[in-house]
Amino acid sequence: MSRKASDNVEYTLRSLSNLMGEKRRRQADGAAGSGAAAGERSLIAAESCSSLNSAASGGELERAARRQFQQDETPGFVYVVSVFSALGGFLFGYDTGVVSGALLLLKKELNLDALWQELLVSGTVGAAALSALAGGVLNGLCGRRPCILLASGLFTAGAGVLAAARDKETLLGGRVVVGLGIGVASMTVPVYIAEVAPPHLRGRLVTINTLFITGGQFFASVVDGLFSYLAKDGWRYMLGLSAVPAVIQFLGFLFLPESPRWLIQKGQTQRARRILSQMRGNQAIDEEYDSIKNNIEEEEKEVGAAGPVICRMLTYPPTRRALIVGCGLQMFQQLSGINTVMYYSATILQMSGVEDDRLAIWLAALTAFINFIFTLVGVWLVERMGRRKLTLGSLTGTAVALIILASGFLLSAQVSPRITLNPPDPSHQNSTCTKYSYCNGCMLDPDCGLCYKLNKSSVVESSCIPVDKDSTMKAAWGRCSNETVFKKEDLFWAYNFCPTPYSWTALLGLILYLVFFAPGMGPMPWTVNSEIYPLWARSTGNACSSGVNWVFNVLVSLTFLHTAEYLTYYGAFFLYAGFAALGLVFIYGCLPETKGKKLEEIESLFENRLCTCGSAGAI
Ligand SMILES: O[C@H]1[C@H](O)[C@@H](O)[C@H](O)[C@@H](O)[C@H]1O
Repeated sequence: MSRKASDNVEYTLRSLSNLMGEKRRRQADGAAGSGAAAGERSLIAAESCSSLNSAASGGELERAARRQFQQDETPGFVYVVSVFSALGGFLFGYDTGVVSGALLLLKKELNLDALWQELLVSGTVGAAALSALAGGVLNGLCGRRPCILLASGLFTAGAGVLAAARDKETLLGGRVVVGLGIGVASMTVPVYIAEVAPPHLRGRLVTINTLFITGGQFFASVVDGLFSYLAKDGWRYMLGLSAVPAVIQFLGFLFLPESPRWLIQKGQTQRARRILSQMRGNQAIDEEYDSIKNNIEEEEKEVGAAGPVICRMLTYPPTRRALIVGCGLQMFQQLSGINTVMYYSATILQMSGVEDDRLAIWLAALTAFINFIFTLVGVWLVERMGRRKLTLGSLTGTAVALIILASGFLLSAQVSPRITLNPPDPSHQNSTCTKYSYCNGCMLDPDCGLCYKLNKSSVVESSCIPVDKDSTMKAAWGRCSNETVFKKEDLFWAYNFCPTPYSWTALLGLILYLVFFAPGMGPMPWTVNSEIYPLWARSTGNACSSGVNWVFNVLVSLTFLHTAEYLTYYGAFFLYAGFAALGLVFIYGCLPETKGKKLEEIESLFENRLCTCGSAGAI
């Protein structure tokens, strides 16, 4: 029998014996009171197993299993709870994505220089890194629900401040508040969903959170596109709109329950039982409840409860290994360059011949859409393929796509057109742009762009000119400085790229990158982290790994331009491909398969030496 089929039968048998046990238990409870019920329960379990054995001989087992499966429906409540929590993911995606479009308008209206633009982007990500770390302590002390309420409160407050801001300092304050919300949400939501979900749906439900992140990024790009037509105050709507989902989440969570696992840990067992049965509908909860409770007691005996959690995690080998795997996954997610690729998608698209700037904005929305749709593929695949195969397949494809993307830039650099015209600078400011003889040098200089004409498909009459300070879509002076004029005269302006016949290679690389990254490397680091730590270490483990994600997010985005200057664009993308290859080796060796396992069983996967745990997974 295949492993999958035997897993199914095992699950079916377990649920079947649960259901029979629960029914008889209820009868026994009614007849003999609760003291006798415990003894009765074990008798019944034995009885139901033997009746199952005899049923197995005929086709009865299958019929019974089918009947049981029909009744074993996961109650809609689990989905409602998961979707309300995943609004945190939506806000994470929306608030990190919307800022690029808002900045286009803001920098004109508030005269923002490069430093302030950088502050408004990185302020949020930096605040997210800090609050993800602090979120661990809050989660442990106050529970998941207050943390989600806090995050939605911060999102709402931040959106209000941003929409009403009158100066750049207030804007920065608003962006930091939003960042604090993002950090708390990014570490709490996956943990909360993993703790309420039944084992066979956990991967799928946690992955929905990443689907909401990429959905938020896509929605943000559409909002950016729409409000970019509203030059005055358009940014207020872009930044303020996130208050709507934030308020919905806040109101929803006033009525939604705390994680039953956290409640059991805090000794609030009655409440935990009630919530667990609400989440499991008609299924028996005794087995799950007992296993959570026993697990907590055993862990306390084994690891003790003294000293800071992070120290206990580092000195106890299984949690130390889990932490290395969790943080490694998050680090390699960011080192594969997802945010750079998304951010530079407009440039890559322009390289491939998209000349119109508005069109480029909408095509960037298309990029975000591909990221979103292929995350949906991940939601579909995660319980079929398992986390390990999905992550390995995804990262292999990502590495190959990065090589294609880099080759696109390399080919463009190698056949880089010659600069044939050197018009005198009317501003007499002697920019560096005039010193380049090939487009490649001009492209790598952030202050310059190429103005050219096309004769059939070859570049003619090309000049390297300083870029306009307000818009990278035109030159500071000369033939390409007035967009309507240069379009009428069949002139073209290339900023950040060189027009060559090989530009489509980069476009192909971009599309392949998203198709491979989005189903696996995008969501799996979040999903796996939500499941690999035992309860006592879960908040801290997720806080650390989310912190690593945000720190590497800032590092990669901040260093991209410098990396491109030193290594050129293709060098930067080859570097990311190298990181992706390293990530492959790490994941191949160290990531065990967690699919279908109860959260309480996962710790045992990390009992062997690190990087032998990968062999526990099936590949
Ligand atoms: O999992 C998410 C997702 O892949 C997003 O598209 C990306 O922007 C985030 O950095 C990442 O953590």
